[in-house]
Parts: sequence; structure tokens; C-alpha cells
Amino acid sequence: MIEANALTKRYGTTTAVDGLTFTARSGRVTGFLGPNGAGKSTTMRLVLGLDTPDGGSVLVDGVPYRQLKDPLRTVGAMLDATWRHPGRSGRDHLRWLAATNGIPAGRVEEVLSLVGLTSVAKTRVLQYSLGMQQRLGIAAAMLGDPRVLLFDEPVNGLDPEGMAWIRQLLHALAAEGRTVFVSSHLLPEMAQTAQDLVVIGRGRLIYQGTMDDFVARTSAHGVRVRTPHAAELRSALTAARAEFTESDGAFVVSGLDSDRIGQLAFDAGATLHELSPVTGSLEQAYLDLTREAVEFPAASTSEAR
Ligand SMILES: Nc1ncnc2c1ncn2[C@@H]1O[C@H](COP(=O)(O)OP(=O)(O)OP(=O)(O)O)[C@@H](O)[C@H]1O
Repeated sequence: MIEANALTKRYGTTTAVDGLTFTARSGRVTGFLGPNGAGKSTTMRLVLGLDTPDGGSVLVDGVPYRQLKDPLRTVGAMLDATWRHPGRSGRDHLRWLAATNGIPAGRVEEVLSLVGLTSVAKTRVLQYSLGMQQRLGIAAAMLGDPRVLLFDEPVNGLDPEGMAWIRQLLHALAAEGRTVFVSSHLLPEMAQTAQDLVVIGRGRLIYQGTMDDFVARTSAHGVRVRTPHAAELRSALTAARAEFTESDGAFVVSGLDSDRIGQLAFDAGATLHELSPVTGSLEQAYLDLTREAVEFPAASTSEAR
């Protein structure tokens, strides 16, 4: 479990993380979302003791990172997949990490196999594709068999197979009871990966809860209905005090479920050609919520960044 409590970090006049309180639970994949500059990387560095907070605290399985007796066995992280010594082979890189952290060399072979790099373990990292580098980063994070894992943008630059592999791995790690905390800008991917969400803007918490509840907040919810008997359906919906909009010959009804709408239409003699739930997307819910919190709105993006 990761527990941040009123966590605050300032750089000069910028408050990168501003009184942030959230929990990432064990046994769950928690997505960490926010616009550019929202403070995600800073938060991850604070969790890992790579930066010192100006206020508040963050605990990993109940203990501040710097007080962990055996940090690599408690928390593993992949913050930047491309920093590794490019002249070393993947295996040598992991052996060096294991040796400097008191982890038996045999564990290196286990994590190489876990991430599917055994056959290229002797190849120099310089020759690894981005996807192989991401796998090596995950292998390094898994060396100490930690209960808590942090991944900053693990699917960046990966092809669909690579993304699917990471998604399945993160699910499997959470199913083993681990805490998996992961940031990504790719919302459709996040929608398939995370069960819980922490959303921040300008360093502050704007949402914490389940993915399902977050997506349910979006205005784009309802039931889409098409009928050749629009007048009958319109009066039935109005009589039932349903809220609805009409466009392109279809109704989108909110506040009533499909069963109830089907029954109303039947009773009113309106034949239905379509009755389908319209579910919101993570992208829509996210855009609705973060519109206010975007540090640099799209119109000024090019000069600002
Ligand atoms: N070492 C630093 N010195 C000064 N300012 C910093 C430093 N690190 C981060 N910041 C500032 O803190 C704010 C939060 O940055 P951070 O990198 O944590 O955001 P982020 O959500 O990870 O952004 P992105 O999605 O673009 O990676 C930004 O305004 C950034 O410019």
C-alpha cells in the first residue's frame, strides 16, 4: 500500500505537489493521471525517497521509504527505462543491480524469464529495442520481489503487443496481492489496465476512487434509442419525466435503464430499432474533470512548453 498524506513539494516558487492525500491499495492496479506538469513524476520521486517533501508524508507499506530496511525487497520502480549502462548486457546489468543490493544471482534468471528476455540476456542493452528496454526496466523493478511497484509511463513508445504484455503483467502482479501504481498518458490503455485511479491537477488531488465510478461521472451516459414512432416515444418519455436529447433521428435518454425504456416504448406502441446503453469513456470523464486544471491550455501550448 502507498499512503500519501498532505504531501507537498515546492521548487522555488512552483508548488509541484500541493497537500496531496491518496491511497494506492494492495491487490489493485492504480492509475496515476494528470495533465503535463501536474506533479506525477515528483510524487513518484517522493514515494521513492529520491526527493524530500516540504510537508506531509508518504508511506510504503506503512514506512517512509528512507526507513525501509530492505528497500528493493519492498518497492520496485521503473521511472525512466532508458538510463541503463548501454555497454552492458541485460543479464550483466541485472547481476550488477542484484550484487549491489544483496540479492542472489539466481533471481536474475527468474526475472529475465518473467519478462521474456532470457534469449537476449547476453545482448548489449545498446542493441535493445525500446520494448526490450522497458522489459529490462520491469525486470530490474522485480529483482527484490517487492510488494509495491511503481511504473512511470511503462507503455510509452510500445507497439500494441508490447502494451498488451505490460497490461497482462500488471494485472498478474496485482492479482498476487501487490500494489501497482502506474502513470500513463495513454487513456484508452489506462482504461483497460487500472482498477483504481488517482487524478491530480496542479499538484492537487482531483479524484481518487475506482475506474468504474470515475467513468460513470461523465455526462456521456444514457441509453440510445431509435424508433420510427418518434412522436409516441417522445410523449411516453415526457410523461415518465425522463431526460432525453434527440439528434440524427435517435434519442439519448438519461435517468432510465434500458428495461424501463423498452417497456415504455412497448406500452406506447413504438417499435424499437435500437436500444443500446451509451457508456462514457475514461477519456471523456478525464477531459471533463481536468479541463480546469490544465496548466497550459491547448491554445497556448506551443509557446508555453
Ligand atoms: N527539479 C525540479 N526543479 C524545478 N521545478 C521542477 C522540478 N521537477 C519538477 N518541477 C516542476 O514541478 C511541476 C510538476 O512537474 P512533474 O514533472 O512532477 O509533473 P508531471 O505530472 O510528471 O508532468 P509530465 O506529465 O509532463 O511528466 C512542473 O511545473 C515542473 O516544471
